[in-house]
Amino acid sequence: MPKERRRSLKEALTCSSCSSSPLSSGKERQGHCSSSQVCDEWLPMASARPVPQLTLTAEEGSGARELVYEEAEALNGGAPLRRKLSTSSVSSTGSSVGLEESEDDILSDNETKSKGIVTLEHLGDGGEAKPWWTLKTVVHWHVVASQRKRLSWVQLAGHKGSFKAGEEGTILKKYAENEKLCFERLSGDVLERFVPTYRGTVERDGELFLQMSDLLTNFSGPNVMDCKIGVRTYLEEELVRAREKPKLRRDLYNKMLEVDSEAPTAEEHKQQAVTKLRYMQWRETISSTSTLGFRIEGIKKADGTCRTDFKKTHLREEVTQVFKDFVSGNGKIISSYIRRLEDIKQTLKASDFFMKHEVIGSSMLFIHDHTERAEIWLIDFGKTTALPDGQRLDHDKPWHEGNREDGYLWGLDNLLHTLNSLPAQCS
Ligand SMILES: Nc1ncnc2c1ncn2[C@@H]1O[C@H](COP(=O)(O)OP(=O)(O)OP(=O)(O)O)[C@@H](O)[C@H]1O
Ligand SMILES: O=P(O)(O)O[C@@H]1[C@H](O)[C@H](O)[C@@H](OP(=O)(O)O)[C@H](OP(=O)(O)O)[C@H]1O
Repeated sequence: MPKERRRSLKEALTCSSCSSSPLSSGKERQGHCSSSQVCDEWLPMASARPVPQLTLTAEEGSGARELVYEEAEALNGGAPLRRKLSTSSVSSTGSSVGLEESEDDILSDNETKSKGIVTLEHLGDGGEAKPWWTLKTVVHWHVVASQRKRLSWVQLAGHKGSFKAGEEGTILKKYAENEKLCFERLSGDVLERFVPTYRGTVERDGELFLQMSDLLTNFSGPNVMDCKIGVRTYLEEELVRAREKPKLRRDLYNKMLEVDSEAPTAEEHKQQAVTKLRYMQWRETISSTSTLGFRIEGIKKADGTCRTDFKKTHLREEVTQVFKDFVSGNGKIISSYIRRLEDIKQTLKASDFFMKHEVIGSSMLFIHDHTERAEIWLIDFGKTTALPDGQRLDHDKPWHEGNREDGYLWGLDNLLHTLNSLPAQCS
């Protein structure tokens, strides 16, 4: 999501007076679990009760104190604690002020992308004043017994610190005007049943968030896959901006090098930086975005493994193999996903919202668990933009600058094709 769309209340209040280094990172991305590895932070979604043993890290210089579980519950408004919380979230929050200060400038090469299992900070409710340590501190607990359902959380894409724990069954995503408008417009649209339930905006600790349902809540040890849909990942307006005011970014050059040291041109090597547009277009061509109209961003499996190393997964056969592994060859889950995708496709075609929006950078979140429950949800509307009055999109026509086509339905058809090719292989 572009930074200018992420303006938080805090930023709105502070950015006019703050100063930033042109080399400071625009966003941090969170990575507990990189590439392909076992996420030992993932805890089974079994019914469980936290041990009354919580370490509370106090503000620097203030000394630490320990909280018992009941105290922590009390801080949680008496509600049962349900998430593991971590200091990493605090630092994420701390980074938010700098989010949009230097988006397209040359940035540092901080790792800022989320790569799997995250622990969400549970923020104060913004209402009554809380003791200093409730606002600044973080709680850790361990799950041992089986009385209370506890959910961990998975963030397979997006920016570090974008999400916080919300009320029971909800998450908070950093406020973005554009995404809020989309949720509002989706209200009453036929597509509404495929998107997280939107609960409005909330302010926490001076920051504004969108509150929405946590799609993982009703699953037990979910397998999760994020697929970014569409043939293009940047808005036409970004294209125009990049042409008019090209800006170089060192962090994207470094990300490029990590994947392929020969990808940058001689000129780019010399300046050790690339424009965001160049990076995004390159990403599209090395992944399956250009060829299939969707790409796999990340997968977290119930066995605790997560992978976000799909940048170069672009051949149909490679993508199919990843899907096959994701569903562990389970024909029933594949059939459920196919039915759900067909349903989504028919609904998209009937949707007024879909017809009138350029849908860029949006994902489908695939979720299933050992009960063979399988769902697909539409998420991330940060770059979904209303068309001028009277304009309509087909979503399956080739894109050329000006027509704003996004290839969403083409990507969906390719997804269906991929899933339909599985049962035979999986039998
Ligand atoms: N409502 C939800 N319920 C459960 N998980 C979610 C939900 N929304 C997002 N996620 C998780 O968070 C990840 C990132 O979400 P999203 O794409 O909305 O973030 P973002 O910061 O806008 O990403 P980007 O920067 O790529 O646009 C998803 O891959 C998914 O794992
Ligand atoms: O997946 P990658 O290779 O890590 O690349 C990122 C990805 O394309 C994001 O979609 C994009 O954010 P937006 O969708 O918000 O533009 C981000 O731009 P950013 O670095 O400006 O946040 C890129 O760095």
